[in-house]
Amino acid sequence: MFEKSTWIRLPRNVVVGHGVRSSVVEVVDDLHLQGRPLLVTSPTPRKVAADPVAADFEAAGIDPAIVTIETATFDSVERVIETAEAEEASYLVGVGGGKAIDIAKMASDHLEMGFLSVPTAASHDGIVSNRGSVPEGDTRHSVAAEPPLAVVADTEILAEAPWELTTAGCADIISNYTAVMDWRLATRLKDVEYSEYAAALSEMTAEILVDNADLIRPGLEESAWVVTKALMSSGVAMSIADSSRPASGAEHLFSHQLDRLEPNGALHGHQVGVGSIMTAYLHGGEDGVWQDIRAALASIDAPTTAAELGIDDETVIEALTTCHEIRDRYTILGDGMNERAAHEVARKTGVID
Ligand SMILES: NC(=O)C1=CN([C@@H]2O[C@H](COP(=O)(O)OP(=O)(O)OC[C@H]3O[C@@H](n4cnc5c(N)ncnc54)[C@H](O)[C@@H]3O)[C@@H](O)[C@H]2O)C=CC1
Ligand SMILES: O=C(CO)COP(=O)(O)O
Ligand SMILES: [Zn+2]
Repeated sequence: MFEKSTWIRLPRNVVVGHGVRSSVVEVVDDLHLQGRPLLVTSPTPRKVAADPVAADFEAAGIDPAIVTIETATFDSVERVIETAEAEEASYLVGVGGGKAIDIAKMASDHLEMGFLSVPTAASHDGIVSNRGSVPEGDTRHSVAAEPPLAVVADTEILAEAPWELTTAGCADIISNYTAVMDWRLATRLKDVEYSEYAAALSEMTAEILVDNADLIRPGLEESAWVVTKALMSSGVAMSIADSSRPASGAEHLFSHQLDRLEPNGALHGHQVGVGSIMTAYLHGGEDGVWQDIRAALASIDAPTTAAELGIDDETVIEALTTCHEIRDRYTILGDGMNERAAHEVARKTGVID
């Protein structure tokens, strides 16, 4: 008897393009959302987008509340929940980078309220996903959460954001290559649940981005367009799989461990990109695709070495040798690398000297 079933939760409206920030109110109307919005943002994104979105709401006769969070913590999620209750908000609008959007996502999950995702940086593929990642204790990786009802991604705002945020988004996408390799390996060795559609979408997204790498240049709004569309489709792959597997393998374990060892390290996307160079080497050895991954990262100005990440060599080795422990996710790291092997892969791939 066939007893399989699936429930894929995706945004109903995805609006991307020049000046679409001013469409947030129209999108809210299209979703038949009533009552008061609570805008969840952080200091710079507030100036860049949340204050203008609030002004758009006011012009439409809707009185928005706004909360500015400084850190990506569960205290911030708690503050958003309390503000939503105190201000009698009916839905949330997350405006900012990955952390502000993840906090809005986690709070909306708790409040059982819808939320809109309004990214101000093309820096991560959580813009659309049904995953939220807020550090809790030793945990850094994402957990299941509410997907956005809608995404409004204004390429004018995204193109004006610091260039390194866009290159971080590209690297988060390029890392899909190794995430899918790890997923396939885990399926073969551990029989983990696998979706061929989600894996194919994730790989195709990385391929399209790499094929269009020459369009990805600072100050070009078209770059924001190409990268944002890739981030969306990578997020959709995670929602189809109902797991971050299509976009997160050992390279993400490495980055999550760096976040624990070096909380003021580099951007998420940049760390996973460097991780991906090394885990591609572990998958394919000398003749594998690690050099292609490194070349793709270098071509869009993303870091390819520990020095470029601003992280010392010892921390890279510690992260490589311990990160398999941080989550129950089988990857090419298996039951862990020893220190000599970690030095070998980091040196052979040029990540450390
Ligand atoms: N939920 C999910 O599925 C996923 C979640 N993530 C999470 O997202 C986070 C990474 O996101 P990021 O955006 O890299 O970090 P972030 O949210 O800390 O943003 C990085 C910095 O960029 C600033 N910023 C944002 N927009 C700006 C603009 N337009 N102009 C000037 N500055 C701007 C922010 O204020 C912040 O200081 C990590 O916590 C990661 O785990 C990443 C991928 C997927
Ligand atoms: O960053 C992500 C995908 O790019 C989410 O992955 P994690 O589940 O490892 O946090
Ligand atoms: Zn990521």
